[in-house]
Amino acid sequence: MSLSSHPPEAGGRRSVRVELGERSYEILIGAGLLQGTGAEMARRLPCARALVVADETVAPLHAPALLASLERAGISAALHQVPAGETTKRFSELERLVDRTIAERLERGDALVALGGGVVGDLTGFAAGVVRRGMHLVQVPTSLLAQVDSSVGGKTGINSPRGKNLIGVFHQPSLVVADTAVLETLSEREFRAGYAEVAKYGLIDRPDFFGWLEANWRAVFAGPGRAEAVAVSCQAKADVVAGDERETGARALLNLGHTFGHALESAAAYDPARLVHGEAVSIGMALAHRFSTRLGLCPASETERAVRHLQAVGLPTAIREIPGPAFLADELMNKIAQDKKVQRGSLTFILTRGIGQAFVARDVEPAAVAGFLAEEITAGPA
Ligand SMILES: NC(=O)c1ccc[n+]([C@@H]2O[C@H](COP(=O)([O-])OP(=O)(O)OC[C@H]3O[C@@H](n4cnc5c(N)ncnc54)[C@H](O)[C@@H]3O)[C@@H](O)[C@H]2O)c1
Ligand SMILES: O=C(O)C(=O)C[C@@H](O)[C@H](O)[C@H](O)COP(=O)(O)O
Ligand SMILES: [Zn+2]
Repeated sequence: MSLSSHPPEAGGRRSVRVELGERSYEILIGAGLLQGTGAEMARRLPCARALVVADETVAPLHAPALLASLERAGISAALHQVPAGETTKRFSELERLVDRTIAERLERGDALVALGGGVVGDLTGFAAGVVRRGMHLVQVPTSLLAQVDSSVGGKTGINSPRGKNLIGVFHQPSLVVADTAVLETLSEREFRAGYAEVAKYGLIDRPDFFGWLEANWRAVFAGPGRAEAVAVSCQAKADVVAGDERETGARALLNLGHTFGHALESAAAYDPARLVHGEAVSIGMALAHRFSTRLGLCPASETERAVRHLQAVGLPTAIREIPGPAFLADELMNKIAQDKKVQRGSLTFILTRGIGQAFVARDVEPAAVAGFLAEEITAGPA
């Protein structure tokens, strides 16, 4: 079951390097790595002290092992806890974390350590990017989504009531430690949501990976295929980020499904009872495929194949599957107008010509998007 160019080293660990000149870093992937995080940090960073950030769910499960590992490595560490959930990506939590970091007298050479999913990673990364104009950041991702996507690439930030991720900075981590064993405590729903970002890499430009996922997704969910899926995903993201760190071009491809997805998340007020990020991305990717087919860009059979796989793993693929009040096309269009890919007021979408053939489409006609959304809301597949 091997597809990655990063087979396990002795001890079962894999590593992927993000090539960014003097800001290059390693992503370490494997079961049981949490306990060695302190030693890996001590080997690479000058830091004497660290502040570990975790949400209220992850902290009791995994912070003790991480704190013990830091202590063994001679790094003095404290724990900062935040509420779980997307609404933690807000100014008041950023302020609380920044204040704690300064109060603990962490120096520029010390580290903030994000132990958690993408919410903790994005919030902690933002704080690390701005306190003392940039401190070390170590990502210890604990959700599938964070291991394959958010811990890598240096996008950090919080949400605005007007839209998702509208406030933030690019700040690369110094190290990423993805312990696949910690995924054992993740809920099935969150694992599945994270899988949407795994499938995304296949849909963007890795058709072989998509085929592998179609054949092996059960092994990814059950365990034996996990490290392979994480390694291929991290390599896919590392390649894109190395080529376009600040999204002036090709990095926008990583936004497949996100223009629609972010609008849905924001319009749903980030209510996890309605949808979480990975589910929004799954619906967004299905919409991007159907919209591409409607525009005559993508054969219907390719769209059907993409949607069929997302449905096979149990992910939602239509707006009407989101519980709660109906969405309004106008409200979604207002959110889409705030998307960070908008240039001179024109909409940019990631569209596709087929599996693994996504492309950046500029100047997409707003009326075409609005009409498509109105149909998806009222008459789209349930
Ligand atoms: N910066 C980026 O490049 C990037 C990429 C993708 C997504 N994101 C962001 O990431 C966020 C979504 O991340 P997420 O899906 O990890 O959400 P999350 O951080 O909210 O984690 C999901 C849930 O799983 C719990 N959890 C995490 N790890 C666990 C574990 N090992 N055991 C038990 N529970 C665990 C958390 O407490 C939370 O309740 C969104 O805000 C999204 O915008 C950022
Ligand atoms: O790393 C990227 O670039 C991505 O687009 C990855 C996405 O999965 C992620 O959700 C990201 O936060 C979205 O970026 P945004 O710039 O649209 O906020
Ligand atoms: Zn995403």
